[in-house]
Amino acid sequence: MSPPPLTKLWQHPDIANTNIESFRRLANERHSLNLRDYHDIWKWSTESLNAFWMLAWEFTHVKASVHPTYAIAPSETARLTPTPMWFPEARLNFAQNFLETAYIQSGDINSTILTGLREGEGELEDVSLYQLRHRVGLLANALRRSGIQQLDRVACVSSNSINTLVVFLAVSALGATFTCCSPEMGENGILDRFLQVKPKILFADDWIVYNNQRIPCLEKAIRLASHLRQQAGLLQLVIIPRFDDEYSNSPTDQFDTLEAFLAGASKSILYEQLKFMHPLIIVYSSGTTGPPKCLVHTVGGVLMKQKVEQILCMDMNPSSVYFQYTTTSWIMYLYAVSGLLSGARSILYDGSPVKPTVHKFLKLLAHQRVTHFGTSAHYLSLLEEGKVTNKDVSEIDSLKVITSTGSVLTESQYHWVYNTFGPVQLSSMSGGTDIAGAFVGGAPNLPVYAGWCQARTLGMKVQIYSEEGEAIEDTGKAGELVCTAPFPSLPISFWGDEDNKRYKAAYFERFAGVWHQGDFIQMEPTTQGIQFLGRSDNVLNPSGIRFGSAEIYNVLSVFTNIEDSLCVGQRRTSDKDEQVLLFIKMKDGFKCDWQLRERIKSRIRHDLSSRHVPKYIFQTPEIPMTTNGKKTETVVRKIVSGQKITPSSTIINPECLTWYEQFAGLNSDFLDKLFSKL
Ligand SMILES: CC(=O)CC(=O)SCCNC(=O)CCNC(=O)[C@H](O)C(C)(C)COP(=O)(O)OP(=O)(O)OC[C@H]1O[C@@H](n2cnc3c(N)ncnc32)[C@H](O)[C@@H]1OP(=O)(O)O
Repeated sequence: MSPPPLTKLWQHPDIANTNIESFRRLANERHSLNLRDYHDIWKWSTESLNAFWMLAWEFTHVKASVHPTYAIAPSETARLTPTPMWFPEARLNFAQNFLETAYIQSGDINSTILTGLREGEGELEDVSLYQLRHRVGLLANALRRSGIQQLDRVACVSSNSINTLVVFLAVSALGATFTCCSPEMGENGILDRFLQVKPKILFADDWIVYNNQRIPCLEKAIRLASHLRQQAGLLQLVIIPRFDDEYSNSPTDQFDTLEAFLAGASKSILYEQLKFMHPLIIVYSSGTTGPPKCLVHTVGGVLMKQKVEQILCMDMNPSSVYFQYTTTSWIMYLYAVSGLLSGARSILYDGSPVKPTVHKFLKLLAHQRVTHFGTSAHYLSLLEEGKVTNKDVSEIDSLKVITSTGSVLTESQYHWVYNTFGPVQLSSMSGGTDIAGAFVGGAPNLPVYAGWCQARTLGMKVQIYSEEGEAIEDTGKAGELVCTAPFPSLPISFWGDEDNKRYKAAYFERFAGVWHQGDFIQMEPTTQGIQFLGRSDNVLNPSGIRFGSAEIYNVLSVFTNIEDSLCVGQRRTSDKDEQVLLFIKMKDGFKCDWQLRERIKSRIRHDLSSRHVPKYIFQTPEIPMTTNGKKTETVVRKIVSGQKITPSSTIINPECLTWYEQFAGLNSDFLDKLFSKL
């Protein structure tokens, strides 16, 4: 059968004037090459690693006190683990690149480079580069006064606000390591992360603003700090006030306010000059076993990855206005703040993007003259369900690029976006926390075809492997997303992971020495576009929020009547999104009734977050197990998603799998009925 025809939806109206075309011409000139199009640049970028990354360094104006003469030694280009040494000679600072590149690019220290917005309130504050530098300088000096040094960890439980960015930049100016959880995350979820990395100072918001509500979180911050003081050597809690409130607790007893913490500090900034691979940030990812993994990303890795993506893949420049919707827990946070690296104005938004109404939120985009809007497939589907039409977005006439991530953007959504928003570059991108960026995303000098991500990202040697580890991308067949060459934003390690055992097991065991992402994809042989078909591992991903079942099992351990449980994602065919099903096996003589289900849900909401609550909880007679005592999530995930499977001989109780078949391909209404019977 021949493949369905491709529908071309967009092509850049002025390719010659894009950043990527300037880069192509420079590469040809500098290296006597004949790169003709995106595919040639991509091939060169993944085969001539040293030449590509050196040119990217120059083209994106990296600020450094010591510039490198090479990016990677020839002997290091063939391995991904242990992480190869990138730009070993360079000395630089992350905050300095943020605060000075914007100036180099725009030439105006007084123009606005950051805008803070909050749900329901519109514009809160505009900040110029001059003001941002002062705020970062003050905080960096206050941190230094509190004893913070290189490699100390400083944590935030705070929203996507200008204050959070100021903490991030101040910490990185000192060469300390930043880490952050979004404030809606439950206490236990935050402690599972921060108890591992042992921050010396904790900054926390006192209020959350979400869904038309103000939710207090000062008491939560105080409790978190108390645990961290006792168990992880925390020295100080600093509260970031979100409103002009009086505090009922006395600041001196339990916390400092940001104002008190800053009092008397100097504004001048000293940027520590650091190695490229100096730790910058710790981000988290959870799996099917063990505590959350603490991925350590580097100063230079994050910087180069974001610069290449924002300047070359998204064609951003000082006239751009970038608005990436995100929380501070997602890796998209790095994108949201990195607009400054191209001299663009970044908009930091705090709250729900569907409140007070979808239409009011869209008006913000128009009012702010946004040129680059980063969102998710789930959000775009909410707009579609909300019957948003091209009339509703006609005022957003500055828009040039929409990026979508989190989950699969369906072919019909591509059509909907073009019918509604008109001619924009629609980049469906995918990568992750693991690599501080994208494997697959946008290419301004390639067309957009319905249902297909445009291209593999520059510098990322993405291939598709069959079960047997054979490269099959040119055949059009589906297989595992792997990356077979090193890139600068490889994490250096998991924090506290001796001998890198967990790190290696997470990415390099499935295919020896090759990065295995856990996504099932296929490539269109003529356009080299990529389609994501779903997760190939058991990471849960409802509405684009990724987390691991281990976090759910951990919460359930307090319920003494539960013998065991199994948590899997069920893929819906209707919108290619997934819903989380939790199967509970009760101890003899106990039943999983309504009350218990509600208690489980509320405990998960409290310990982790509302976003972790499974859609359905069912009592199961038996959980399939392997001979070495592991629950077989993969098999059940496939069965409930309607796939036919042949149980492997390692499952000790394969007969119990038939019970799970009743959930296959059932729509929500049917599940609701079934659910009410159980
Ligand atoms: C390159 C890469 O590959 C990188 C990545 O993918 S990074 C991951 C990117 N992920 C995404 O972009 C996720 C996309 N999804 C979304 O942004 C959101 O689902 C959405 C904004 C589209 C819709 O949000 P929503 O309407 O709040 O729904 P949802 O997210 O399902 O929230 C679930 C619950 O959490 C609550 N919640 C969410 N955020 C909250 C917050 N900040 N404070 C308090 N409560 C919150 C909601 O109120 C809701 O609670 P109830 O169930 O009690 O009503």
